[in-house]
Amino acid sequence: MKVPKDIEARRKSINPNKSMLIVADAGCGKTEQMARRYLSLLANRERPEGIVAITFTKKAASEMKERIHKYLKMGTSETKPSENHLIETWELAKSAIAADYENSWGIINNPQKIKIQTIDSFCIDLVNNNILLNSYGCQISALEDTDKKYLNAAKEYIEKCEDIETISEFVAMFDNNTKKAIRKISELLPKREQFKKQLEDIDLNTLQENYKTALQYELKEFANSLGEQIINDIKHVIRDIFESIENAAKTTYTSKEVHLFSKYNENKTTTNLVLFCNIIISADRKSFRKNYPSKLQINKHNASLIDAILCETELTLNDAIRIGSIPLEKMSKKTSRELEIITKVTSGAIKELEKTFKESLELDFNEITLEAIKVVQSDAIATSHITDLLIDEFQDTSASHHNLIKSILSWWNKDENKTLCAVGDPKQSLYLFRAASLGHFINVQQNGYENIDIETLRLSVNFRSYKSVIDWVNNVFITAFPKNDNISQGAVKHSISESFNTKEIDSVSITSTLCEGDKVKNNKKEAILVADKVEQLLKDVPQETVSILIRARSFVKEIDTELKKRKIFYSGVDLVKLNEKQTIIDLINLTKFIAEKQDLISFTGLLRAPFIGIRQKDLHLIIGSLTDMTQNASITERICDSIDTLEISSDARKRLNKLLNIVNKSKRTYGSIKFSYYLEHVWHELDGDQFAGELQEADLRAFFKTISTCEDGNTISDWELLETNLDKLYMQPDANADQRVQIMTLHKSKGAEMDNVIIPGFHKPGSKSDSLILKWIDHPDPKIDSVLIAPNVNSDFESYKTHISTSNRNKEILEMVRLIYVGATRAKKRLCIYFSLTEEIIKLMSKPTSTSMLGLIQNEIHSDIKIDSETETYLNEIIKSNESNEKSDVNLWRYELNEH
Ligand SMILES: Nc1ncnc2c1ncn2[C@@H]1O[C@H](COP(=O)(O)OP(=O)(O)OP(=O)(O)O)[C@@H](O)[C@H]1O
Repeated sequence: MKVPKDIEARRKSINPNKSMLIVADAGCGKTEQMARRYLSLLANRERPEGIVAITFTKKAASEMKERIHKYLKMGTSETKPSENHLIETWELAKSAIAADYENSWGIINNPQKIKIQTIDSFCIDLVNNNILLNSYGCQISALEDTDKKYLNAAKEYIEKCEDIETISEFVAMFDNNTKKAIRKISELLPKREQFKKQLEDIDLNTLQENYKTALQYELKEFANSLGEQIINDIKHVIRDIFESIENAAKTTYTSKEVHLFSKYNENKTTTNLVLFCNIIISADRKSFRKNYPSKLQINKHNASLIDAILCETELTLNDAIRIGSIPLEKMSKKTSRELEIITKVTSGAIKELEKTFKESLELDFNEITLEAIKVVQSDAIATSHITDLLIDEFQDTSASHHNLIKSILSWWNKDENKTLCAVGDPKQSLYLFRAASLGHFINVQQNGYENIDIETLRLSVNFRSYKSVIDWVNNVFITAFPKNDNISQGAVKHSISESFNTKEIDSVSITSTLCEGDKVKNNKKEAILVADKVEQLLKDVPQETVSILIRARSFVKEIDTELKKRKIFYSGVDLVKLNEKQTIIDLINLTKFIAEKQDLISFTGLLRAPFIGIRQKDLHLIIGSLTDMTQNASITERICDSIDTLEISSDARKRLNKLLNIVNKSKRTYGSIKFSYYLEHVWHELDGDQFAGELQEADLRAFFKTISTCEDGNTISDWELLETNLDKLYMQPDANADQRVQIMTLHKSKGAEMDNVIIPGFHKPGSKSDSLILKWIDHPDPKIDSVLIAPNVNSDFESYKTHISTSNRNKEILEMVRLIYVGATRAKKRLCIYFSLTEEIIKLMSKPTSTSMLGLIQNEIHSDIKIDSETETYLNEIIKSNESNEKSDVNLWRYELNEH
């Protein structure tokens, strides 16, 4: 029997008496290993309820539950399973079943004894099972409509706050648009746990001190990675530049340069590091490490010293930008004031929100987690029932979750037979937007926990993919991932996986195509190639699954059209936005009309809707008559006034009168109840539901529910909010789809596996960071108990904001590389990557956008790229014309493309 090379670690990982952190690469069977450990614990514990397994999604929890249930059933049989790897699982299950009989648990018929739950439901249980310890003295429940609650809290605070000066200054930041100001504050509320601690008793001096400590920490971490010799060399380079600036006429340098280098201090290593990074990034960014501005007078000696430092440290451009952006001075008065105002208002809104939680006893999950931490910390009794904790997807735990786990462990002592087993793959951490903190994971990996002995085990044998896929992944990610782990940046290096499956086929293909014109965003040609590939795979290997993994949903449209042309009906979740569907567009137009939003364009759209059906000629006459009339009256009033005199067809008049009658009648009946009822009633009366097309009942329910979140009396309270909320809705999946073919986002593909994976749109730039009015960085190291925070309300260049943005952007870029890793490692057999180039990009010889997947791993994959004949011809032409012009500065990667 073939045994995986990491068998020793696998055996250790089921030891019921030891705590461990299992760091396992993709496809190494984490779920299987967790299930085995669970069985092993069952066989050795007195109560199954003491073993608590925590996952991050409901889907993962139910899959794990199902798997354990299946194995326990398998354990009741005396027949050995036929698959080799299940024999050990079967043996463990048999021991668990023996313990079950012995203790009369009846676990197979009482699956509720198997405690596998999401972290959120684990927290609810902690709060609700300890009402004497929680702040509410009773049971609480999870809030469903969180957005509405956030908005109401922000609104309530801003409208009722007695500190008029602060509020007016705050609203003035948004051009006195109160609705916008309210929305901006409400956007911060779901993330409050990440910075709330910093807002308590905000005092700018303390804040400055916190900044200093945190930035010094970051710089020291960087300095420690360099070594003394390099630090010395850096000092010399900086001193020379400083002296040349000192001695030169002041007009030679910009005031920014003079100002920056005036900070030089022989004894301040950290300051000099910041200056050094500024020199590096002052070089032309496209040719990083070359072409320093001549006025900096970097002599040959210093230039080669810099080169040597860069080679030795392997400092990346992104690191240099981040370190170079660390502010060396205090926050400006203007920024401090903005920060003070925003933090005051945010604190007020948070208090208001907490008040509503108390009144309604409905809490959002942030609050539930914080409450669970309080409960756990207040008394050992709250968690004394837990003998063993198993935590899946440990790389996605947030700072609060880590705090919760630490609080539980704080009651444990080393002599007790209690265990923790956390399993995760740091290379698959994808939840920055949900505050996942990879830094905390690395911290546990490096420093463990105080109260328990925890061993780190590594699983490296991949059972999922063919050897050829794994070899490709190893080759690419060994350099695409950072060289070293870094706690504050949440950076992890690659770890080499070994393949269990020795099959090698031509597994990986990377195909580029040339776009027509400049439409790189929606390249039809690429969609055709993708659909052709799917069709071919379905024909060649009909028993295999094919998944198209997309980074953004905006790419689905073209692929969807091409697949449907080939009669391939795929399954997919959360792909097509509801507000792009004509039925919903018509419904939005109807909403605007009956809420009397004076919007002629949407009224025109409404008249064209199939349930109204006014023809083009009549439409012109109707709309023409409206544009001529006074703007003071509403569209309804204007139409009512003019309808009899309009020279439209009798059919159009009949249809228009029907609309007006139904709207007026329904308003009398339903307008006083709820706008969403009124709207729905009008739509039904107009027979709108007869034209719902491909929409399902659930899609329509989602639409009307969203309307109800933004209604106020018989109108809509905030149109912008309605637009934002509607934009979050997706169509329900097609129930009759071919289950072999799927389209899903790369994020959603986590945890899944498919025979063939196609990743299109590799050239597409990543999404922009959000526009929250505060920016912050959380430091995972407990020694730095602070959060850096800065205002983000205007487009000014501001050093603190810039540093935080740069730092966060760096984390996002690291996560984007991890996203590619996740996508690539889903493939069992084949991985097909597609990207597009425009003629314009080739002509300008520009590099692919650095936030595109292509830009992120371009160096690693260029030798695998196949270009189509059209691109090849085009490239050759460009290169020829460049050679004849003797302008041979063609981007290197294109030459290599051509050579291939
Ligand atoms: N011990 C084992 N021997 C053979 N095959 C295994 C073993 N454990 C798991 N597998 C198989 O390997 C594949 C990958 O397993 P699984 O999905 O649990 O990995 P994973 O570590 O959770 O992957 P990822 O992190 O990429 O989602 C599955 O098809 C599973 O059935």
